[in-house]
Amino acid sequence: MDPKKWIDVNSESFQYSLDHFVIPDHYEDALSSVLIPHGVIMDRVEKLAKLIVQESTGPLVVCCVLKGGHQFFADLVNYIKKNVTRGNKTVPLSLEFIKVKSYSNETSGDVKLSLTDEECKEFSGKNILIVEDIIDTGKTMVQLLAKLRKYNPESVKVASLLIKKTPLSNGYVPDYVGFAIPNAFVVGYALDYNEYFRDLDHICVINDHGKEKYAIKN
Ligand SMILES: O=P(O)(O)OC[C@H]1O[C@H](OP(=O)(O)OP(=O)(O)O)[C@H](O)[C@@H]1O
Ligand code: HPA
Repeated sequence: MDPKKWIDVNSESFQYSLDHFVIPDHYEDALSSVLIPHGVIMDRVEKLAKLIVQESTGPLVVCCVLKGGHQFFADLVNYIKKNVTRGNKTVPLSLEFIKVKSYSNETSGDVKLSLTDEECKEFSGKNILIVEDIIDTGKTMVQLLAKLRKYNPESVKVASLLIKKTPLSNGYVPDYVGFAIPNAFVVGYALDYNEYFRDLDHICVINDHGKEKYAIKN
């Protein structure tokens, strides 16, 4: 996707005070600001769904990258279904789930793909749409795509809700992007820090106290 079409979230204009939104009490002390309110996320997901329907050429296998991608996936699929039933176009969907894990605290280690040969064979000859919550370094997506392409899908596109503007990026850019975000660790809308914060609706920036409170200590 052409970067001109992303919403560029910058730290100066987009850091809303926590006081302006409803934040679960158990997370108040661990967050510094709301970066993207839930309502804005939903409006953007609706637009991405519309673009995906407009640009798709046949049945789609929509593939959720667990765990962080599950909320974006659920909302995106709902909006795609609404677009389809509005009569603009028929895009039959089937749904697949892949589990990938690499992060502990705020750093990534080896990318662990839980994907068997049997599961990969399902993708052969199909149009795949991979749905991910965030492209940070890009390492996870580059490895996942390399594995899927070995099984000769007809096409593979990637929708990521977020892309992080980080010097650690490997340069990978998805086909559909919701928001480009500053180089900060974000949580909420299913994005986690050591499995916490997935139950927070807004996308927020975690603070130093939160990183310490929920850290995995080796
Ligand atoms: O671009 P990268 O630097 O590779 O980071 C992006 C990946 O990191 C997160 O997954 P994580 O390992 O935290 O697993 P999770 O989805 O279960 O939270 C996220 O969901 C992406 O898959
Ligand atoms: O900023 C992030 N937040 C949550 N999970 C992530 N995985 C990579 N980057 C992030």
